[in-house]
Amino acid sequence: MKVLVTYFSQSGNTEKIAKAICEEAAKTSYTDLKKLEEITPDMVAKYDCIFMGSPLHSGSLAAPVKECLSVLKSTSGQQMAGFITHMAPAYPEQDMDAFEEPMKTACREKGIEYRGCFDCQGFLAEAMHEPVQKKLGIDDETWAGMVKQMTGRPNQEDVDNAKAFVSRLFA
Ligand SMILES: Cc1cc2nc3c(=O)[nH]c(=O)nc-3n(C[C@H](O)[C@H](O)[C@H](O)COP(=O)(O)O)c2cc1C
Repeated sequence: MKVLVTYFSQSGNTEKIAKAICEEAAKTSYTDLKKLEEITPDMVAKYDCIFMGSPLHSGSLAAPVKECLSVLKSTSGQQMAGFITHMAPAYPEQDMDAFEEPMKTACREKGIEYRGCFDCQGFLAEAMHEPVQKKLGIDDETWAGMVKQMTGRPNQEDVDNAKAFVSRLFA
């Protein structure tokens, strides 16, 4: 089986999870790790399983990831799983379902089997703290608690959980 782990990442969180997924998948399969900017639909069509990674941007997959999903080729027998990082500690399942929808839709339309999605928290880039705190109207004390809570994420536990997600898929 040929596996592709591809991701969009601006501040390294999704990339960290991508590397963990790649490391785990490589134990059993030929695995390539590529930034989203490096891939083309023709390249993606050559893999049996694709892990597609995205940060959450304004309650949705990042725009370049959605764009990439929309141009994927129909490839029989292919599988896809997602991975998402987000600053919020945890989202209810219902919200996660909505975030995954572009991946599910692309898979439905292109005949790809969708295998589910891993998600974990990722530290919001420092430069975004002030605008996000202001936009969400969060007081300083609550915001300080949120920053403390997301500091260091994704952490080793997140990395281990991402690897466990892969080994479950390949079991
Ligand atoms: C423009 C922008 C919008 C974001 N919107 C959300 C959001 O709606 N919900 C959330 O939990 N995190 C949001 N975040 C935080 C990122 O999803 C989170 O920090 C992620 O781990 C960043 O991944 P990266 O380092 O791979 O880019 C946003 C970050 C940016 C830059």
